[in-house]
Formats: sequence, structure tokens, C-alpha cells
Amino acid sequence: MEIIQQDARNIALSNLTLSTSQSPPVYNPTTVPINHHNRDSLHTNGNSVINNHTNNIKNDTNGHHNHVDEYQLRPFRNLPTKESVDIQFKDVTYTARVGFRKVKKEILHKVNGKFPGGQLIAIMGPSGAGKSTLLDVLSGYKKSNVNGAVYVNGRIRNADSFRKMTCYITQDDRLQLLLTVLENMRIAADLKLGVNTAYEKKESIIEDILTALGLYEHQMTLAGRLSGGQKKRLSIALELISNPTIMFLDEPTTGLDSFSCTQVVQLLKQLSEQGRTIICTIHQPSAKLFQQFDQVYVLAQGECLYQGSPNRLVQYLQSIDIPCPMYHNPADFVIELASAEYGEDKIQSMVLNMSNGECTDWFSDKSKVLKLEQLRIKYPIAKIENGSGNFHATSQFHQLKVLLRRGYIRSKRDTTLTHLRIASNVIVAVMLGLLFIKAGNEGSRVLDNYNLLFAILIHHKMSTMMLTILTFPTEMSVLIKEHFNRWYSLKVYYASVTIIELPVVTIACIMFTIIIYLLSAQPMEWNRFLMFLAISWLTVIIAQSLGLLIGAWFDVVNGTFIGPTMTVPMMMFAGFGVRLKDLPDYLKWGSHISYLRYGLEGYVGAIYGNRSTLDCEMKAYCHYRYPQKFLTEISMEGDKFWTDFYALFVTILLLRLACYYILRWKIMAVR
Ligand SMILES: Nc1ncnc2c1ncn2[C@@H]1O[C@H](COP(=O)(O)OP(=O)(O)OP(=O)(O)O)[C@@H](O)[C@H]1O
Repeated sequence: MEIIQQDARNIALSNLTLSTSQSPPVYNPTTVPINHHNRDSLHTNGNSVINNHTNNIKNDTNGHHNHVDEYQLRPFRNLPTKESVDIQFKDVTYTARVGFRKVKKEILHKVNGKFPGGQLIAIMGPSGAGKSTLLDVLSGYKKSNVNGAVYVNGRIRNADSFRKMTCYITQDDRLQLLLTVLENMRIAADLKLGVNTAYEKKESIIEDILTALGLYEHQMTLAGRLSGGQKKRLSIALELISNPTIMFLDEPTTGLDSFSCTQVVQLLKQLSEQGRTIICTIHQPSAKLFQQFDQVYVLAQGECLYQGSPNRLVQYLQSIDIPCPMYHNPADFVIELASAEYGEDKIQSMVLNMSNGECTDWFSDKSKVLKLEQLRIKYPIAKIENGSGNFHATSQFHQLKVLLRRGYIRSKRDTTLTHLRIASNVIVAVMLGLLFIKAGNEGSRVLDNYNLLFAILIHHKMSTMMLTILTFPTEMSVLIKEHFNRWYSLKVYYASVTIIELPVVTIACIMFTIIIYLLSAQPMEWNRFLMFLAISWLTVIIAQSLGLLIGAWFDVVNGTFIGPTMTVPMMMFAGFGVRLKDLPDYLKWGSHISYLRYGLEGYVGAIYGNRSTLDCEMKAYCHYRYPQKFLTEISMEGDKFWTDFYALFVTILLLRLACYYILRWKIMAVR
């Protein structure tokens, strides 16, 4: 199927190049095997889009040109070509702060460069050369600790308007794996295209992009089941929806086989030929891929070794007395040079000859490289400053609706977060219920019941918090990408995360409470049951908020350590092992901040508060016939329910607020 699609795209591309005589041919028709065998195989496949191509070809050979033009498939026909944008940068320096003492480490050393619009540009270099850093700086992803100037069409880059015309595609494909290709595309379209865009228009854009990227046949496949190359193409497809003028891609070919690499690079080439400026980092391209780029920019140790046409690299190396050995892939050779395999002096010599990226002698067409003044004349202000409008394409309310829809689909399919959560709650409730069966009303089993209440509290706390700690860091990476690409605002995202989990945790909590309440035979009074449920629910929400906070702050490994570790002091201050009145004075403050204390006190209040006597049927000696005796012994009062309720509620508000600010800080900190 993949091969057939590739053929179909090739045919589409050759149609495109045949019909636009002024643009340079992308594919040489003689090298694209549009032969009878292909036609037959395409025909037998029954794919209507592909059949259209073959019909076109046949018609073409029969000379019915009008008919051909009418049905000719033009990739991205729904994404109008935009005026290309020229990027230049001067003396760009990036300094990172390394280690505990935040020692400064300069990673980019006053690099310069000129990336004319409408070109496919590769930033190359060995590992650690600074490719990703340069890409991050140019795209505006990295903002702090950057010095130097980035010019867009000859003018100093305005961060906000620049972000409106760009997209950034990360090396790892941060996709919604539980959504199909089509669902991913529809969500992206709903967020990235204005609400005024008609349904048919959105669908046409999606269909167009999927067809051109060879994903049309896979539109019903879950993104998680796509191959590496397909995932990469889907990442590109999602961002193409808003028709960006400039695309930044971090290592789009890493991890792909050579066929998928070629597919991705050919796709990028095609996009650049439609006026987009495509800048990507690439590790070590094959000789064939290397030739596909219009311009390459080679970095070594944060400095520029070469900038210009890939076809002129050999000539350049010759000119500085570092000849590329015969039959050696020039791309490999320049990376070997950049890795200092032939000595540091070669690197220095190349940097000097290139004036660290100032030199433009090795461009294939020097006339395309305009000076900043020329660019400012070519692109008058009115043309580049496109819009003082909203930063996001849609309103916050609309974003929330779309994110809730996405969250709903995911919740339905997410076996861990939804199904497992409900299943684990039911299983634990049954097990605990059977262990403490009929302990709730029995005066001789009050201590057992007290243990049960604490066990319930810890269950709600740990199961909810750990699930969130384990899953949220993955979400974070998607959030960072989508937020940077202006899909939605952080506030809306946060609101959607808060809302979307509520039904599932509430259902799980209600099921747990009903089972445990009945099995352990707690008092059959509605108000006590509702009090019990309320405390359980608030504890679950606190645990979820803590999970979000820790998940936003730390990675999975550190989070799984910190989460349980932070729970221990809260347990200590809950009044369970050590009674509250026995806490040393210097630790008394701990009981005021322990949500587990309020949870336990709330449970005890719900079950034993304002209750005169308990049943005494199981044993002859019934120590706690009068619950007040038990309350006095554990130094709790049975009428503090509302204090506990409000304390838990305020804890939730504070945690949620803290979590939002940590998320915001985290998003800014990575940049
Ligand atoms: N925030 C940072 N703190 C410390 N060091 C950093 C930071 N960002 C980048 N570096 C260092 O800067 C150098 C360049 O990193 P960068 O990721 O840009 O390299 P790269 O050329 O993209 O490498 P690769 O191909 O392996 O991804 C590396 O040595 C890296 O460790």
C-alpha cells in the first residue's frame, strides 16, 4: 500500500511539474516509473484517488488535455501558496547554564546565516554541534540566553507575528496516539482554523493534506499504530493545516529507514517549492538525500563550517585545500571534518573561510541572497505585519470545546486511565470490604474500622496520584509542542485537563464508596453516606492535583520517587499512628497542612460523629459501645466535618493554582 501511495504521489507530482512550466521540475518523469505495470497495480487496488491518477495519465496520453486539467490532482490545492519569507541571522550566541552552579557554557558562537525564502535548508553537523539549539533559536522556541539578531524579511523578528507564520515539528512525534489519523487532523483543524471556516473547507484541506502525504489510506488507523515514517508525516500534516510559511523540523529523518527518509525529504522539498521556507536539522544524510536540499548549513562546535549549495560543497573544499576524496559522499566527508577527524585546524580554517556564516559565495544562485536593506524594500511593512489579531486562531471557549472532545475520545479508549482506574477501584473495594466485613457498626471492631478508614484514604491518595504522575509527563511533551504551535492557550488546556478527568474519577470514587460502604456495613444513613463520599471525592481530587503538580514538575522517574516520599509526612501528621495531641509542639504545624488529617477526621466524623451507641453483637466485651469514648481516645471531635470539608476544598484550590503556575513556569523554562 505504501508503495502504491508513493507511486500515486509521484504521479501527482509529475502532473504538477508538467502543468507548471516555470517551476523547476521536482521529479524527472523519466526517473519516475509511471509504467504499465504500475498503472495496472494501481488499478487493481480499487483506490478511487489513485485510479483518478491513472485515468489522468491515460487521458493525457490520448490527448484529452482539457479533461486532464479538470481532474488533475494538485497536492495542497487547498493550501494557497504564500509569499516566501527570508530569514537571516547575525552574531547569534546561545549560552546555557550548566550544572548545579549554573556555570555559563556558550553553545553557539556568534554564528551568521542567510536562509532565502522558498528553500529547503538543512542544518547539518555531528552530534552536539548545536544544530537543535540553532533551530530552537531561529524558530523562537529558545528565547532566554540568546544574543544576536534574527531578521525576517530584512526586519528584526517580532516574536509574536513570527510565531503566527511558523510551525515547529519536534524530533519525537508528539501525537495523540489514541486518536485516529483523521481524528488527529480534525482536532488540529478545529483548533488551527478559525471557527468561520466551513466544514467542507476543513474537510477538503484535511483530505488534500492526507492524500499528498500518503496518509489518506490510513486515516482510520490509530496514530499509535502508525509506522515511524507515517507518524512523522502525520506530525507534518497536523502543522500543515494552518498553512505555515516557515517550517522548522528537528531531525525529521532520524529513526526512519532510507525509503521513509526519502519520502519525508521529498515531501519537504515539494512544500518548499510552493514558497515555504523549510529549515530542518539532519544528522548525516545519504548522498541522495543531500542533493535534495537547496542549501546546507554545516555546524561544528557551535560555529559555521559551510553555508551554500550542496552541489558546490566539493568545489568549496577544493578551494580551501581540503579536497573531498574521490567516491566519498561529500555529506559524510564534511561531517567527518566537523567531527575533527582530520584535526581541529581544519575546522578553524573552514570557519574562517566562511566568516562563520557571513560568506555567501557558495550559494547556487547568489542573486537570491538579498541584503537586509534590499529585503526591507522588497517586503514593505504592510505586507509582513499581518495582523494584530488574536494570537490563537479560535476563541478560548472553542478551544475548550475541542479539547474536551479530544479528551472524551481518549478517555473512552484509554484502558489505563479509564478502564483500569474503574476496575482497580472495584477490586480494591471488594477486597477491603471483605477484609473488614461488617466492621462499621460493630462496637467491638471500631479499631478495625478505623484502620479501614485510613486504608481507604491511602488507596484514594496513592492510586490516583501515581496514575497521574506516571501519565502526565508524556502529556507535558505534547502540551509543550501544541502550545508553542499556538493550538490553544495554557489556561484552556489546564481547564480541559481539570474537567475531563472529573467524570471518570467521580464514577470510580462512587463505585468504590458504595461497595466498601455496604460490605463493611457502615451506618445506613444517607447523610453519613454522602459525607463519607464527599471526603473520598475531595481526597481523590487532591491526589489528582498533586499528581499533576508532580507530573508537571518532574519526569516519571523522579516523580515516582517524590510522590510517595511526600506522602509519608502527611501520613505522619494525619493522627493515625501518633495521636494529634501527642505530636511534639514543634511538629504541630504539620497536622494543619496534612490533607490526610482532614480526610481521616472527616471520615471519623461521618461514621462516628453524633452517634450515641454502636452494635455489640460479635464479642462479649465491647470496648467502644459509645463512640464518644473512641473519639476521645484518638483525640478527634466528631463534629468537625465541615471544617475538614472546607480545609480539603481550600487544599484543592491551592494545589490547582500551584499546578497551573508550575505548568506555566515549566513551559517557559524549557525555552
Ligand atoms: N540547556 C542546555 N544546558 C546545557 N547544555 C546544553 C543545553 N542545550 C544544549 N546543550 C549542549 O549544547 C551542545 C549542542 O546541543 P544540541 O542539542 O544543539 O546538539 P545537536 O547538534 O542538535 O546534537 P544531536 O544531533 O545529538 O541532537 C551539546 O553539547 C549539548 O549538551
